[in-house]
Amino acid sequence: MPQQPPPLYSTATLIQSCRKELRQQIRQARRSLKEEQQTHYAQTAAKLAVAHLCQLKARRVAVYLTNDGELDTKPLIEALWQAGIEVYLPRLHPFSVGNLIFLRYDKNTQLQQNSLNIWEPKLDITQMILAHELDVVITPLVAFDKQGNRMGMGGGYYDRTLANWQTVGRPMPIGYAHDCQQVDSLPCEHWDVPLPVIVSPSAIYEYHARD
Ligand SMILES: Nc1nc2c(c(=O)[nH]1)N(C=O)[C@@H](CNc1ccc(C(=O)N[C@@H](CCC(=O)O)C(=O)O)cc1)CN2
Ligand SMILES: Nc1ncnc2c1ncn2[C@@H]1O[C@H](COP(=O)(O)OP(=O)(O)OP(=O)(O)O)[C@@H](O)[C@H]1O
Repeated sequence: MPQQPPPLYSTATLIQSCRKELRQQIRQARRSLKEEQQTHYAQTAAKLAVAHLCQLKARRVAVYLTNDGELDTKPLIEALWQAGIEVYLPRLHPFSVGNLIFLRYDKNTQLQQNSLNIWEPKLDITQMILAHELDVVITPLVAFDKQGNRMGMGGGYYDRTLANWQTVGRPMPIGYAHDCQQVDSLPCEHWDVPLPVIVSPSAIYEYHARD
């Protein structure tokens, strides 16, 4: 009997390249949105998100500063400030690679660009909050699917931040994304944290917890 040749690529390698390709396609799609569309979508999504956050009685909410065609969070931040809800922003951890810290964001906060070219607050320990003290983390994503699975930029930052949220009960992640970022089904890894809620400009999607 002739011996079968070994497979050229492992399943893990194929899934990785599939995730990489999908990331590139969706990032390109959201970057291609016109400025008027971005403005309109940001306002519509902000209204939906704030209504939902008020219903949840959220007092402390982490948001992100928009990058790479992401759904713009400016109107959301303005509306949270108006509603008297405390706003926090992520910052790359100063020495623990792959982790985020969260700092209070108000009109006096000084911002700077980090090594990934994303705006973040300057390090000021007096403004820091622990993740479990936040009620909600508005979570950026590259793609989401019909079960609430999320794929991010590939650094694992939010997966690490949210790893314990279900056992601790907080902070609740709420995905925030354009409708064009939705796909049928995502290849998932064991560390991926599914989202219970995703807000887009057209809808609030709620997903039920799975085992
Ligand atoms: N607005 C926003 N902030 C965020 C995230 C996000 O998705 N969106 N993150 C979510 O986790 C974290 C940052 N994660 C990231 C992971 C990888 C790359 C990245 O590979 N970027 C470039 C290269 C950057 C450079 O060196 O210039 C690339 O696209 O190739 C960017 C962000 C924390 N802050
Ligand atoms: N809870 C965790 N603890 C340790 N490593 C983790 C954890 N979650 C993810 N990682 C690591 O982070 C890397 C990137 O993961 P993945 O591609 O799923 O990131 P992502 O969800 O796209 O990124 P992000 O959360 O930053 O938006 C993987 O190699 C994975 O091993």
